[in-house]
Amino acid sequence: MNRDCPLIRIRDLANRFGDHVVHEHLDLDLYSGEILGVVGGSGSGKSVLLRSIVGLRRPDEGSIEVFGEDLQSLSERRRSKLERRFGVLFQRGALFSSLNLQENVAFPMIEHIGLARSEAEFLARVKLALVGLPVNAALQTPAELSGGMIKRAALARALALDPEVLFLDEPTAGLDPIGAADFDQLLLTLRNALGLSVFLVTHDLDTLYRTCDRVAVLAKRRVLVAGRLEAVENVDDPWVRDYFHGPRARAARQSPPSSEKS
Ligand SMILES: Nc1ncnc2c1ncn2[C@@H]1O[C@H](COP(=O)(O)OP(=O)(O)OP(=O)(O)O)[C@@H](O)[C@H]1O
Repeated sequence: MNRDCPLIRIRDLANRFGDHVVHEHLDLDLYSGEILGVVGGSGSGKSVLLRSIVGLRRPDEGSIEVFGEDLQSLSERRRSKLERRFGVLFQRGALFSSLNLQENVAFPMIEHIGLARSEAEFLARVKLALVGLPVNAALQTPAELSGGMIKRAALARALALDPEVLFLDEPTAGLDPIGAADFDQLLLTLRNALGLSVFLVTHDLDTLYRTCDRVAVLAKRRVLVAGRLEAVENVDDPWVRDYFHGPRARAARQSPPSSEKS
């Protein structure tokens, strides 16, 4: 992890929906090469934060600098070019149900970089193999797949444009513990092999302990604390205490760390 200069630097961010204030004075950094886990109670604004960074929501106040550039001050063209350096896996996978997997993964390559269909589908099959899907999955539609396979396919699509930063919104939600552990391992392998930086929204304590270099806790409309797990879990706050010191956290802490964690 390179801590000299953050890849993403968020300062004084505010997000509101009418008079519902979701974020206020929120600061957060994402460093190159790290897996940052973002946790917080339901409705604390994890997804809204992710959407603000990837350009799907314009924040009401504050700045989001990405690769040293302030997102709000960029032209539409420059901004969308920069956003192509992001890969996003949404909570429900968001694959096109009428397309097979290779068409799903090829879609951004055709749409954003103008690759010919045959080239894009060839590369899509490479991405599908990279996330561990069998060759015959390429021609299957999302409805024919298990939940774990859909997550992998959605990950392959997030990797379609060779992003530098990967945003994952609850990638292990709905997976059984073995499927979730496999996904965590895949995430570590890809981060290490491709040099990715990862913004990981999750409720999954096992995933946090297995994969994350740092954790940010969202509470009280801001990032209450961000740091290494050992430091964060000892912060004196009721939510932090309940989350990190309940029986599930104790079990997660005792599970052996992956050999690939940096
Ligand atoms: N488009 C919207 N319009 C109005 N309110 C919204 C909108 N999107 C999000 N919100 C509200 O913002 C708050 C934060 O939502 P968000 O989805 O970011 O929470 P979260 O921390 O990701 O929750 P969860 O863990 O349950 O997924 C919620 O109260 C939600 O109702």
